Amino acid sequence: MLGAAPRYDAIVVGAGIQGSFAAYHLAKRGRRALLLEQFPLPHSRGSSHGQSRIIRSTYPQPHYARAMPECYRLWAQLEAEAGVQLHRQTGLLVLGAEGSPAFGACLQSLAQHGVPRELLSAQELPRRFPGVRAYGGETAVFEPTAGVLRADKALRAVQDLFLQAGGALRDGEKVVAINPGPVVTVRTSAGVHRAGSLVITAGPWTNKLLAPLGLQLPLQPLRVSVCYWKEKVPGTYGSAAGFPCFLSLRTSQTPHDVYGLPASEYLGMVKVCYHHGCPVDPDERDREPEGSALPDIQILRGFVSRYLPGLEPEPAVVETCMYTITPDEDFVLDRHPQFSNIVIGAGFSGHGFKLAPVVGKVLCELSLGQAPGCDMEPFRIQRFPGQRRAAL
Ligand SMILES: Cc1cc2nc3c(=O)[nH]c(=O)nc-3n(C[C@H](O)[C@H](O)[C@H](O)COP(=O)(O)OP(=O)(O)OC[C@H]3O[C@@H](n4cnc5c(N)ncnc54)[C@H](O)[C@@H]3O)c2cc1C
Ligand SMILES: O=C(O)[C@@H]1CCCCN1
Repeated sequence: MLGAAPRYDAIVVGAGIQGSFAAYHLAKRGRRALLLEQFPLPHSRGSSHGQSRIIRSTYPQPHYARAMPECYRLWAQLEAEAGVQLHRQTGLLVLGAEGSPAFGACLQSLAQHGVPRELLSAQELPRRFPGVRAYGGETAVFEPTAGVLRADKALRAVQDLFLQAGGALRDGEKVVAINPGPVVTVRTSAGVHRAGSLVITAGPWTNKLLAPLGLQLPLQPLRVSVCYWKEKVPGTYGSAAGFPCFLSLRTSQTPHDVYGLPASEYLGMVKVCYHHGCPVDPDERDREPEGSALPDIQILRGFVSRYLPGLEPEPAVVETCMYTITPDEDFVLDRHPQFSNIVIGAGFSGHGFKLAPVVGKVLCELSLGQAPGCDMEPFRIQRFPGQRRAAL
């Protein structure tokens, strides 16, 4: 088979939300694209499963805030193409200590990007949102245009539209070896595929695929608890009652942000989670972390009892998801330093879902040898000095 013409213009490894969007953009541009997924779809073993994700413009980092108008436009386009409602506007409440740098950066970004917003003092907050108490005297800003993405429906819609645009999707097919070159050869559990370029969007498994390609990135997979808390009075924390998404910025008692979404997945239960988790090997995700109690759940119990007095302070449902975090929590969107037709999209650090339409577009452009229209500096591999390994 040596020298055989590649059947595909591009192969995308990993059918989470990022790989699915990259494949969708490739197929929409008329490219022959193959999307490979190790597990039978749909699955709940990565980072893109579950019913809900927050979409917001409140972003202290300007490179994400700038991308949000295009994200909203592309999500709306996807909804129109798929004929499915994927976005529900609920608003987002951000709680932070007055004068704290993190809260100040959010306010500044909202003002700079002309995002509608409403400032609320600690006293005003419970009048406007009766379920929430500013226990530590925090102030709040409300972003009314933020909301919830229906994550599992969105993932399905992108994959369906990719197939309709002529793409090929093979699930239950794990990539086991990558042979770089002008034509990239990919060996899987079921066969061999060739393409002019390769996009690696393997979530927490990314470094496992990169190791034989002489590259290890500072990506830390984390096992994250997704907790649902029961309302004391049914209906008080639903979006019909005007309860929004919220994001409570880190404090000395909660060293990472706490966030929540109005009740929707389970009747009468609100999703409230800690924006952190335990380091994990993604293939060992279900092994119990060391130590008897999960510190994240302890922190959440305290938060719920202090800030959300209308919820039972014990999680009624706990599920699992994974983050892949980078040291600066910025994404990696770049070409392999040695093989320019291998493109990497990784390290979405627990905030990548809302940005996936633009991430997929950038990965598609990189794999076509084009320069993306946005500033790529925050996403470059070079920002991590000394991460490359001479394993080849
Ligand atoms: C609890 C939780 C809450 C979150 N909340 C938000 C939020 O509110 N808003 C937001 O914007 N984002 C949020 N995120 C982040 C967002 O969900 C992730 O950034 C996003 O899903 C990452 O997608 P991905 O495609 O990179 O990874 P994944 O979904 O993990 O996809 C990678 C895929 O690659 C496949 N794969 C790996 N190795 C191979 C191989 N060798 N061969 C074939 N396939 C392979 C995997 O099976 C997997 O399906 C949250 C994440 C979690 C876990
Ligand atoms: O991306 C988001 O909007 C949320 C913020 C809180 C942590 C989880 N991700």
